[in-house]
Amino acid sequence: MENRSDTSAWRKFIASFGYAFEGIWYGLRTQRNLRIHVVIAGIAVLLSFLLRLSLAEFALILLTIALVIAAELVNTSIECCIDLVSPEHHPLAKRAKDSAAGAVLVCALLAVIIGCLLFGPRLWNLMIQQRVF
Ligand SMILES: Nc1ncnc2c1ncn2[C@@H]1O[C@H](COP(=O)(O)OP(=O)(O)OP(=O)(O)O)[C@@H](O)[C@H]1O
Repeated sequence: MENRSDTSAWRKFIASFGYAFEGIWYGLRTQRNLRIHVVIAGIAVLLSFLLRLSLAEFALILLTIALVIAAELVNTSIECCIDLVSPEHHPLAKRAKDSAAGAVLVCALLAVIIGCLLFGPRLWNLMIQQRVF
């Protein structure tokens, strides 16, 4: 009896990963901004290798990428909830959607600042070495 409930708990645990991936896939299919974030994240990871960022710096880049993508997914979730409970125009629905969008913007701005701080000086040195200027 105990074994059967253990198996069912495992099944639920594994299924929850499936639902989470479904959520990410829905976001990628429907949210243009999320696709843009993913492309920029790919470029940031590539640049991290090319510019030989330290392990701690690379960890910061990964943390920032996760933060922006998670914020975008939460924003998508809030948009879906609002569309469900308030398909009609409502000032509170507007507040909820605008605040969620604001949260994404804050995370994205932080990502830009961290990107500039970590990649900026290295790209600048590289351009000076290559006599771009
Ligand atoms: N039910 C609503 N009531 C009031 N204002 C709304 C409502 N739905 C959307 N809005 C306003 O319109 C803006 C855009 O809403 P929308 O649902 O198109 O989100 P979006 O940010 O364009 O999302 P997506 O990335 O999916 O296109 C919201 O930020 C909000 O200001």
